[in-house]
Amino acid sequence: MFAFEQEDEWSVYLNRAEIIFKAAEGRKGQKPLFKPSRASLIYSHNSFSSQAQAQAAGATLNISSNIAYNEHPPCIAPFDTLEKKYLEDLRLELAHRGSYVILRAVVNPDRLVSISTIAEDENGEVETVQIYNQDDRRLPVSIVPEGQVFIVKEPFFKMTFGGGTSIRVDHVSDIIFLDGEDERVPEKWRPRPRPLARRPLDWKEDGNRFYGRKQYFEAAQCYTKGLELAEPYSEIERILLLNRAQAYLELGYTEKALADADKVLGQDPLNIKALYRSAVSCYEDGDYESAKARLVKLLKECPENKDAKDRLLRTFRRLREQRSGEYEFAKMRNEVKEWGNKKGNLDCAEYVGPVRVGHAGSKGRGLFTTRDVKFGELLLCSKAFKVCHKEAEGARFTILFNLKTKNGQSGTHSQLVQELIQILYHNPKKAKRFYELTSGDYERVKGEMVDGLPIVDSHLVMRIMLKNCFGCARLRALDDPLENLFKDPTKEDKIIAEASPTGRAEGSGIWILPSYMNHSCWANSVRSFLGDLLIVRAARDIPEGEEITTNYLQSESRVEKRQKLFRSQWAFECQCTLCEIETAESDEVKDKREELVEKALKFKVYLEQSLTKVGKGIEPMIKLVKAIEATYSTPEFLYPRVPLISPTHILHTFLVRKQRPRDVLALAKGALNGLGFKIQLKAGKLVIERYGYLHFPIISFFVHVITAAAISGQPSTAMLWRDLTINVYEVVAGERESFFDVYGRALLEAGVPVN
Ligand SMILES: C[S@@+](CC[C@H](N)C(=O)[O-])C[C@H]1O[C@@H](n2cnc3c(N)ncnc32)[C@H](O)[C@@H]1O
Repeated sequence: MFAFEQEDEWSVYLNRAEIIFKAAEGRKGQKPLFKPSRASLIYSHNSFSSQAQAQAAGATLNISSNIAYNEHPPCIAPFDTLEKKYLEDLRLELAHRGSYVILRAVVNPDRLVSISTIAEDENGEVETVQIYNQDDRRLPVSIVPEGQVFIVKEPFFKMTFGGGTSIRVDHVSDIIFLDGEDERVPEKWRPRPRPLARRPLDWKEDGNRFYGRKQYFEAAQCYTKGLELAEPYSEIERILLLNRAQAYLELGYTEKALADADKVLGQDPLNIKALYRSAVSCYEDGDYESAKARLVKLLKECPENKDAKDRLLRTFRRLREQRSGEYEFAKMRNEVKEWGNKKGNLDCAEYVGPVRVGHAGSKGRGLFTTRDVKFGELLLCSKAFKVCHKEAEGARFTILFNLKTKNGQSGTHSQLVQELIQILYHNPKKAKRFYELTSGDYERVKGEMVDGLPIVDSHLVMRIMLKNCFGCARLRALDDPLENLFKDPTKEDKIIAEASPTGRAEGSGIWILPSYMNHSCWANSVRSFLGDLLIVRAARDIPEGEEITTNYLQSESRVEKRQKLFRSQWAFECQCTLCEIETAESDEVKDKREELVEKALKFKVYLEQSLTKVGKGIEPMIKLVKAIEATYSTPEFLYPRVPLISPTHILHTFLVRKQRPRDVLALAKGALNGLGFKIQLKAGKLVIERYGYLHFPIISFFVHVITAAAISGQPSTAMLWRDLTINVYEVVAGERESFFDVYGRALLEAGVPVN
């Protein structure tokens, strides 16, 4: 990983990386020309450690070198079948199939994206080792302290960005950390004097000490050691299993926790702690029926157990959410607000509405409705398989760049890959749902387990992540577009916009069922986020059996640009109505439109400056918007005028600020028509007769109509639009409860009641 402060460092970095990777390709299979001495390697490791820490602390943005430039699959061969090699046998840019090296760390490690250390082999040769994708919650020194012996299976030896060499361990299943007692540790590295023999009880006490200090990995490791020595079916075995189950729960290893608790229940079916811990494991995995059964059993034995009663109550609520899709959104939203910059997950269930996965022809699988669905209906409320919010403390915000495809992804993606790998490694049953997601043309290795442990292919995880992840914010509805319009992009924003297909800096996550939705530029559903929930609602009436689509990009740019991104990022060509009609338009029309839109967007600066003066620049802006409209020859209900969204938004915001409500009223209604909406007054209510193009910024068009009607003395019109807007808001924000939170101030100022 490389951190940078200046924008131009970005291209310098990429050019340099490209040169180095090309040079490395040319040296494939060769021995390194130069090997630094042990002393100089250790010296530069130690000085880099302090530099890296300083740099990481001061950096605004990081480029992750988790670059898929050389994908080598993980080792699937059992350890017994591998042949021992030494450092001098390694050749550049190769994964040494059928071999392993055994090494000992000679320094304490440091960490940027990977954990980096210097290790020696039995001949005293030394090499840098970069260990990727270990759990971020652990201190590197607790994973590979000086003196730690470890095996790297099928080591991948490579040139580094700095021009040196290193063994790069991408796959967690390729590294085995050995303790001193392991018979694979060479005799000369065995601890002397030998440690005193220990009893299971000693390990239990050590484990409890670690647990008390919240060092759950270390605690679980101690309990495991104790269990290796404990008599089967003994009391100490039971205690160690129960303690380890609790440590696993803290770590999120729910499957392992359940296995330990169930083992105790196998010997002692009414063990209270085992029943409770197994129920919590089931609850955390969303298996609320099993959680309920276990808690009911527990409460029969122990009716006054408060924890069990509370948990059972929560379980009933989850079961209701799961069945009905009824959530306490206002409460949940407040909870998310209170997270501040802490990590968090909402305590709620997943709702799967009237949807199913089915075949979508050449698009692969897709999501379909199982019955007729009305505008605004909740289709899905999906819990994240894993999400990394950029708002959370410790978020690693990077640009992930693939030098082969020249694709960039800005956000928390590299952190997401690393955290996914840990989940997959420790929860193999849960992992199955993730592995069912598409990975494009990536060739998967055969085999799920080796030496009793799951095989996790980091490159596969990266590919699945890139194809299926959603960019997200914790509370989209807080980003009031009216408020944010005149904020200048920061330097970071500009770099991100240049490097990333969406042009946005975002958190990212994986949601399993929503991943089956295919793209349409004019989608029939809208997705939104609340904490770790992804909410999908119908953006129009959808008949039974129709495919549910989502807009991957929500881009206002022209068809050729969108298609380029679809090809490079997701390997498809979009054939939606919008793309078809726009492709058929002449280049001349599209060039003209693009030019006018660019002009209008630049006008923002001028308008902003003239805000303090008497509303000058406004007439030319109105003319520009009209000129963009005039480039269309197809009716708006066939072809919504998406490139008009931002210019219109700017114009309206300006008009609102200039107190020209009548203009806004007429223009905003016209803009909604331009996006394909047909809104009619029927029996004293406004109804949407035709659904147009819908996503979050469009809400401000509706809000402009409300405020403009109120300011120009039409309170009943304002109220009608207010009620309609709340319904539309629910679709784009996922819930209606926050509407007044976001727009209340603007409405009150215009004199619109907000209850
Ligand atoms: C997130 S997945 C969607 C589910 C996927 N169809 C599957 O079978 O698992 C994204 C992939 O779906 C396909 N896809 C999505 N939208 C498409 C579209 N409009 N046309 C063709 N293929 C599409 C592309 O292969 C893309 O890489």
